[in-house]
Amino acid sequence: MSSAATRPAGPDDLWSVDEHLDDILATVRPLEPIELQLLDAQGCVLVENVTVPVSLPPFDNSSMDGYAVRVADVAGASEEFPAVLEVVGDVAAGAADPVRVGPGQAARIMTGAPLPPGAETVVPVEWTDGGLGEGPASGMRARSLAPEGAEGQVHVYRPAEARAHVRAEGSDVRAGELALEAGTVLGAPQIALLAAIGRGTVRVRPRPRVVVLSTGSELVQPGEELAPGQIYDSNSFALTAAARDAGAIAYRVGAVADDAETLRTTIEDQLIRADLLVTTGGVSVGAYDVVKEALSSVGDEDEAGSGVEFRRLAMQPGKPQGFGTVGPDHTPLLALPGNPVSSYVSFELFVRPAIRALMGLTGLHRPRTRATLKADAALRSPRGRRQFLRGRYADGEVTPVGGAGSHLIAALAKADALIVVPEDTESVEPGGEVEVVLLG
Ligand SMILES: Nc1nc2c(c(=O)[nH]1)N[C@H]1C(S)=C(S)[C@@H](COP(=O)(O)OP(=O)(O)OC[C@H]3O[C@@H](n4cnc5c(N)ncnc54)[C@H](O)[C@@H]3O)O[C@H]1N2
Ligand code: MOO
Repeated sequence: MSSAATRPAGPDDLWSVDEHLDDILATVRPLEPIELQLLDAQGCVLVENVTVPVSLPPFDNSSMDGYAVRVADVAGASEEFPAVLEVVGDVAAGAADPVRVGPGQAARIMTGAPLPPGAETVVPVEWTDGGLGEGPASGMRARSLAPEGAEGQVHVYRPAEARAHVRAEGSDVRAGELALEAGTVLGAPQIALLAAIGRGTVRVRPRPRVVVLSTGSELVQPGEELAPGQIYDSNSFALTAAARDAGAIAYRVGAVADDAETLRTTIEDQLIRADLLVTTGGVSVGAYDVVKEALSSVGDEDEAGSGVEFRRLAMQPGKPQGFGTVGPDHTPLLALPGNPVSSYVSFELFVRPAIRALMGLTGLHRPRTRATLKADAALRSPRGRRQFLRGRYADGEVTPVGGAGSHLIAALAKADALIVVPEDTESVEPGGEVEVVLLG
């Protein structure tokens, strides 16, 4: 971090949402590339140009189950006057040394099997009697039940052009061509191509390892009994899920009690597996808000550039925030407020882009759109704060769900969008236009 030193400081000095985000993104660097197995590279950004080592398909092959024949042998064939050919054998997918097809001959061929030498075209089995002598066939009989299908005679009822139903070598992609460009995000279709050209591993930026830990002595793990005054820890679950959704490998650490020394040692223990740390709670002004206290001296505090700075943002929810780096590797840490909606909204606005920046992605942000406010009453927003209200978006309209309270988890669970009310806007009338962040 941080641009803090260059900012004017004062007791009422609030950071804007954009300044805080810029500070985070100026600090977070894409992770170093590594070689990963294909499936481990899913969702990652490729950092090499991948060229095709062997053409696809690697050899001419049939696109149908049928008979490989010579064009002249089936010219003019019809149901009334079928071409009658001698079946010289089967060519199954994977055949290394397929039988030769001579004049007046046919080889029974399966989809994906190499076009045998001598053959010029393929007639689908439905254009033949399948060797059964009973008129047009609907398919072949299983080899295990009728091995004689690989010999005898076949009646062909239709002619075929040269190379009909033949997938030519290299018709998909040719050896030496660029298969995928550096910068490509590897989804299922790209992984299909890499596998098809025989790549077992690829060089990518890895998924960041994100450690999520919540703080608060009142927190109880879901599934256990609540004692008086206690609540269930929802933040660490929400943010771990959100981190996975953003593309990270996320580790949830059970809630840490409000004790600075415990929190400090817990964070130090977690540094080994963290590319990014996220804490929730303990960042406001209460006597038990220990995150600030603990984070002033995590790891090597003497290292230049280390340290977490706590600041207040001109936003609602999410006013109190901490950001900086900790430990010998200057691991970025975002300290989010404890209120559940505040922590989730903060995650969406700040942690998600940071995760995607670590991955080397270019699209860091959720899509946004303009929408018409569908509501019974005007929305109110405090002057000077950018407000993020929860809403449901459909067909160009957004409907608020729940109120502005940052404890309203049930309303959050119904929302699929954040309604953005800018700093200079104190109310939005029904029918007015607002910006919405689509949560996907
Ligand atoms: N005097 C002031 N009080 C508060 C201010 C302020 O400016 N002056 N800011 C308020 C705002 S805004 C927020 S946001 C919160 C932030 O507080 P902390 O980050 O210190 O969070 P906690 O006090 O630990 O908890 C707040 C709230 O959230 C509940 N919580 C915390 N962690 C979890 C969790 N993992 N799962 C579910 N719920 C959690 C906690 O029980 C509290 O109810 O400060 C305001 N106060
Ligand atoms: O600004 Mo705090 O984050 O509501 O509720």
